[in-house]
Amino acid sequence: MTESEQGARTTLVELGARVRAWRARRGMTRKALAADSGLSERFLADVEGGKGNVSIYSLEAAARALNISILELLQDAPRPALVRVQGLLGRLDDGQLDQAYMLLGSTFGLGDSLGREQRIALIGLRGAGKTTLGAQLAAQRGLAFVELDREIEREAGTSMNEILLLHGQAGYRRYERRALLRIAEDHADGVVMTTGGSIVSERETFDLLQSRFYCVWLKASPEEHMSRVVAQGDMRPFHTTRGEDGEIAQGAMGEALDDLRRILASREALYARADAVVDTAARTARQSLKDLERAVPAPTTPN
Ligand SMILES: Nc1ncnc2c1ncn2[C@@H]1O[C@H](COP(=O)(O)OP(=O)(O)OP(=O)(O)O)[C@@H](O)[C@H]1O
Ligand SMILES: O=C(O)C1=C[C@@H](O)[C@@H](O)[C@H](O)C1
Ligand SMILES: [Mg+2]
Repeated sequence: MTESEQGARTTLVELGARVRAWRARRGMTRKALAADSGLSERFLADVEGGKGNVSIYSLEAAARALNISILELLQDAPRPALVRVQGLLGRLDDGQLDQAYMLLGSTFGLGDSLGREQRIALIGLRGAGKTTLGAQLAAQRGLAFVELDREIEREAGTSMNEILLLHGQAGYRRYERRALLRIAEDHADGVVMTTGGSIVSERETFDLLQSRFYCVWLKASPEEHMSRVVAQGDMRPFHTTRGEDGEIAQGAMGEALDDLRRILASREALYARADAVVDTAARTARQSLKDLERAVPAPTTPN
């Protein structure tokens, strides 16, 4: 007998024992189980004796008649409490599952929230200084520095504009989710990551971000955000009217600033859910780097 044949034989014997045990627990005769499952008594006797192959269909029929899941028939020792928790988790949507995973992980000291304090994510509106300060913090700590938007593009194999064009917001969020999970996994020992300004607006994504990363909100005054963005020459996502020459039209700057204020106001409560806040207003980049160092958990010393 080959090793895999031997393994299958053991599985069938164990399965038979489990069917018998569950039947006894339920107080069902073999005849009753046959009637309820539509399987023959003879077949059930073979199953319980660990003989013959069992199809998924008949396993499902037996499990259903015993009022348990097929998994419980296959699991080593049925753990009623585990099955109860699985039943509860099965009723949650994906975002709630991420939350439950995080809660269970942090409550019992398990899971992916481990090492979270060494994975730093910078959040905030454009011009906050995420790239400038993030790269410097990473260099100081000898950690990798990644920009989530670039990682999303890598995940999708195309540019941000194309992702939105081809896959829409929902597709973009899917790639973002994958990128977040990959970065957290690839940098279990620590990383500094920047994020796009709108990441906080999608609850499931923000929950996922917070479950794996220590989030710092970099903020500035609306005027400073605006002047830093203007200096970089790219006004997204703030509304600006451009003239035929492509230049920002007269008076459009006020319009863009109003837009920025609206966006900031609508996100402020969300950004404030971060683990720490660093206000870069009226500070030099050098001063803000020091503020950021103080705001994040101390680096862990390697063993
Ligand atoms: N206190 C400060 N902290 C950080 N950056 C500052 C500060 N004061 C001025 N700056 C300047 O503001 C700009 C911030 O731009 P940066 O690209 O780092 O922002 P960002 O948050 O990454 O924006 P985006 O969302 O567009 O990627 C830089 O040119 C930086 O030199
Ligand atoms: O704050 C925002 O809504 C955005 C910020 C940029 O980083 C880009 O991600 C995009 O232009 C949207
Ligand atoms: Mg940036």
